[in-house]
Amino acid sequence: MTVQAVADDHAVAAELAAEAGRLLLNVRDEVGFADARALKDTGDVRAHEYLMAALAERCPGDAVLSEEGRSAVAGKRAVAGGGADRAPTRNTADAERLTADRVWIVDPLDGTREFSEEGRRDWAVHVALWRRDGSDGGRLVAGAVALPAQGLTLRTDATGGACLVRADAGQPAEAALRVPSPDAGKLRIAVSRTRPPEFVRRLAERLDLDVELVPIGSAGAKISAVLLGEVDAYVHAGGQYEWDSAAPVAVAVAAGAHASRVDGSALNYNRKDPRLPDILVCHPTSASTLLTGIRDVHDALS
Ligand SMILES: Nc1ncnc2c1ncn2[C@@H]1O[C@H](COP(=O)(O)O)[C@@H](OP(=O)(O)O)[C@H]1O
Ligand SMILES: [Mg+2]
Repeated sequence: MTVQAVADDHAVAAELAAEAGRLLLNVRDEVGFADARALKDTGDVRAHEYLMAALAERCPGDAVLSEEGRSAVAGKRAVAGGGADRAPTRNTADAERLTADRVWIVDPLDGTREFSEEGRRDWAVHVALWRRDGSDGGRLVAGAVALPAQGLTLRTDATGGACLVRADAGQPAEAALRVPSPDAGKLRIAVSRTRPPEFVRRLAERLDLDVELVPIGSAGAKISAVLLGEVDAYVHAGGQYEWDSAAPVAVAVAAGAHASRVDGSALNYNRKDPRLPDILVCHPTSASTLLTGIRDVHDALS
């Protein structure tokens, strides 16, 4: 049996991501850019606390896995700038999350570094819903990525597709979102600004295409750039977690994109170990070229 998200789950993901995004814009105004550490911590913790409270109210009984709700984080950091000297709300305990039917996987602030840099627009809020789909696994069924500084939210919808919400001109306007195909002979590949994997440079040299590497912060902003046609692919390896990709992958798949590990295997979520260190997102017509190129680079290095 395949379990779908109900219509409301898509709306909840989009509303919560957009609202956390508005809150983060206010945090930037309130804290300013002079102390980057204070701005990052305040943003991380305020967005996390908002999402935990909103999910508890809107979806009581659902489990939550948030970047900021890990015990290592929740145990050590007081609520930055909020006046309350207490640790952030913790995630659902692993034993409960791993047997739950519904798990929200959220990154309250993806691209924390870029959030703390004045003028940068490449940071995001991620809200995804994973649902159990049989006894031994499940899948992402809804997701939203807010790009608050760009006035955009990319989200799944109840038809099984994706849409783009523009909130910059009064009432939000929605349009269908489909991943565009790349121009013939060219490929723009988004990479991390601060941790671009070395093998992507080798991949660029090896492909028989005019390749441009485009540094962008935040996994959500990079995958959104693929869906918006600003780049053609996102390739990453060397480390990442489920919350960094769950919501953008939910939207990307609904928008017709290819999303997998760099060896072509499936991206699986709600695992005991939330590490999900590598990812490829692109138009389906580029997938085999990129997967073959990545394999060749890997073989040449080993
Ligand atoms: N090697 C690595 N190990 C762990 N996390 C990584 C990583 N490279 C990127 N990430 C995470 O992936 C997100 C996007 O990174 P980047 O902008 O460099 O592409 C960031 O999330 P956060 O900003 O939520 O911490 C970052 O922490
Ligand atoms: Mg992240």
